[in-house]
Amino acid sequence: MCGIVGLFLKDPTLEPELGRLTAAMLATMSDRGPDSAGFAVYGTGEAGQTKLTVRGTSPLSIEERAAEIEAAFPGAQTALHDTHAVISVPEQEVEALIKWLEREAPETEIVGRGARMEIFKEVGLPAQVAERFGLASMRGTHAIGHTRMATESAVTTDGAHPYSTGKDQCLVHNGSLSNHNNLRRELRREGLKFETENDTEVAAGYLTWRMREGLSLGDALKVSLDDLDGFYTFVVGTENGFGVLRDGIACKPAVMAETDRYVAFGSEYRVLADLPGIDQARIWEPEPATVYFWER
Ligand SMILES: NC(=O)CC[C@H](N)C(=O)O
Repeated sequence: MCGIVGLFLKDPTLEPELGRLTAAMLATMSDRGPDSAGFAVYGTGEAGQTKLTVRGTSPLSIEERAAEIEAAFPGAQTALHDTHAVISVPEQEVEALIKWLEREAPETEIVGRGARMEIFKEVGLPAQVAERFGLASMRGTHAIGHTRMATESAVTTDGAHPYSTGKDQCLVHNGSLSNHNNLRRELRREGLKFETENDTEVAAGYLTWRMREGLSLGDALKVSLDDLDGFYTFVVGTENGFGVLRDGIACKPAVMAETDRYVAFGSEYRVLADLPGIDQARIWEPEPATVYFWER
């Protein structure tokens, strides 16, 4: 199981609606993934600023950390969302902030980093997770969401998707990988760090590593077809793009819709049923072993 939803807007007039539409899509996928849920939203960015999404252990602890960060980094602005804080800092201060978090706030986890991407994830029913973070009122150009029914690792917040694969990049996964233990060992030798026993975290690390070696995201996804064993539908986000890849057998359900206003992805058709103008959309099942990518 596991449910994936994705919405990539072409029409800027829909941007204020992004969170509301995504929250409804995510709630529709509750029965495919009642364990935990998460989403990445690509909202506004400011030139020269980087956003870190930092997860704390409770709303109170992250609020205290946010106040300390604002005191230690006068250029930082923080926005609190339940257990997460989005911290926007001038690019030249990012590395110092990361070191500060490692040293002063070891209980925190950086779940995402980029100019526009914010990532939120927690254990719980998808509608409750969306509500806690205030997804319905978020605006942006695209969003990717996931509802998890754990197969490969415990039901923890670290095991929830999306996983970040690099700046402004994230991955969600429906399926299970059979060679993730070997791959994790190899990637650790290449210097990558993993927090969980989760297979999707390994897929994210694999893509990060391939891109570090110089491949584009599209090419990294293509070669993943040779290196990742098992079943998977991946949906990936980048600062300006949105991609989909299914393994060569493609037994996990997936459906896509495209109109002049958006491209949408759902693990099942019912995710798409309430989108505006869906009756006029081109609807299709993505082909196996084929990389789909949209950019704006
Ligand atoms: N049911 C799924 O698709 C699970 C995805 C992934 N294997 C996980 O455990 O997180």
